[in-house]
Amino acid sequence: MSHLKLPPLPPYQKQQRKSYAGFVRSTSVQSTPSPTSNFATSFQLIVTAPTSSLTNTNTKMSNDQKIPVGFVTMDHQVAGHTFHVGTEEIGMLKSVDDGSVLKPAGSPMCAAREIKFYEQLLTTTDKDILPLRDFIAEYRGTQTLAVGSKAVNFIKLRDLTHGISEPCVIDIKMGRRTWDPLATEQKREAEENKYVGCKNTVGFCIPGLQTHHIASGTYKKFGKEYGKKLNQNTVKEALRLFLNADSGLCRQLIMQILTNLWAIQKWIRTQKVYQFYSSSILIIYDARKLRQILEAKVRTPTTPDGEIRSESPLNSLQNQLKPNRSSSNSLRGSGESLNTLEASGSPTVPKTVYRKIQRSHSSMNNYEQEMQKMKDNYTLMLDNLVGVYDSNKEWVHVKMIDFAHTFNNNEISDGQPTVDKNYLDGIEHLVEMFEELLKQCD
Ligand SMILES: Nc1ncnc2c1ncn2[C@@H]1O[C@H](COP(=O)(O)OP(=O)(O)OP(=O)(O)O)[C@@H](O)[C@H]1O
Ligand SMILES: O=P(O)(O)O[C@@H]1[C@H](O)[C@H](O)[C@@H](OP(=O)(O)O)[C@H](OP(=O)(O)O)[C@H]1O
Repeated sequence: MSHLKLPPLPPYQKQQRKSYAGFVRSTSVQSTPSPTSNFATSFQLIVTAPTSSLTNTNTKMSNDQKIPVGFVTMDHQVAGHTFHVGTEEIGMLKSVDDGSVLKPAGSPMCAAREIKFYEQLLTTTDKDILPLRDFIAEYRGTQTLAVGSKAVNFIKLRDLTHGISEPCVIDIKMGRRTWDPLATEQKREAEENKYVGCKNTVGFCIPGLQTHHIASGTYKKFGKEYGKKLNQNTVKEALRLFLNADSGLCRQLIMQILTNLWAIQKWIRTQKVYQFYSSSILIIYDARKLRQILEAKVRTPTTPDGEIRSESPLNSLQNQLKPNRSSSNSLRGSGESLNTLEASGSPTVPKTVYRKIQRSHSSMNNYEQEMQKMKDNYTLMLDNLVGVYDSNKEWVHVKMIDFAHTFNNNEISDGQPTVDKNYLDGIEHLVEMFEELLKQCD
């Protein structure tokens, strides 16, 4: 598990994180613990692995990570809290068979607040709140798992990376102010001193992002240290990085992101029910689909002898290395014919890609990278052939996440409720930046 939040903890945080072990579990979406209730008593322990006590569950854990069978660590988490089990630092988990993520519930206060938020949203009939349901990842209740020797409480949500082949993920924390009304002076000060270059100028910050970099075929991850150095100019570069702009800005992608952001922005402009402190917008898209779109965009008709003319990022490699006709029927030298694939007229068949795999290692300087690109191109070709990306498949998600510090206005103010100007300022800037990027699309 990558260290998303590294120790040592400041004194005021220590107690909160220790409390992980004190939780036991809720399983039902009906239970609605109040923020002031003794949270632990509202949970019942249910151990997923069939063991009689928590202390012996290690034998039922998969690998050495002490994670119960049926769950794995969430590879595509880019920010957020972790908890410790022995020397292991563990963050979100993923359920292997139902497309859910399990977010460690956090301190009792935060957990209760976040659960209350989700459960209120499930049952509300308030027309001012209802639109919010479309802006969040589906809430699937809570669950306690025995992780190592600890009972850890989780909030279960739809996994927004589920079904996405090459997830690009960005966590954008909204608002200049990221501390809530109950924050201690220390907490307030700590929050005020981080991500300042971004928060104080554009009203949001980026605690983490990952991109599946199309040009190199590798994942690139940027954590909070990267985010903390960003300012109002460099943050735009971070968005470009996330969007794989070096392979071409994609109007379709940016439009999908903007459509979602506009909807959230419109609602935030008028809603007076909530104050969302330290809440994020999570944007996820599939780089594999993006590659397909970019490739289709630059594709030109083939020459009479079947060569592809265009200079797309994907086939520039092919053009550099002219096909060796004598080996063109062989895939990975196995004798498996690709003639049928070529004959099918699929516009994105990377004709020379499979041939190049036969080149000798010693002749390649950047062999690994090019191998990866070839694999990617091959996958893309197969996707096209089997129609993996039909027009209905969702490949972009934009959702509001993290409601651990979300307050109902009536809980924190005696006066007239107001719009959440803190969040609004952030989303207005964010929308502007994506609109600028849209203008840059050709
Ligand atoms: N529904 C989801 N599907 C997929 N990934 C998710 C989902 N919700 C959260 N994540 C991942 O987990 C990360 C952390 O989520 P979240 O902000 O809710 O956690 P947190 O521990 O409350 O964070 P913080 O440090 O801001 O308090 C996100 O950046 C994202 O990578
Ligand atoms: O990015 P960093 O440097 O890791 O800083 C963390 C970040 O600000 C989190 O949003 C915050 O959680 P909350 O949003 O829940 O406050 C956490 O506070 P915490 O350690 O007090 O939980 C900070 O440590």
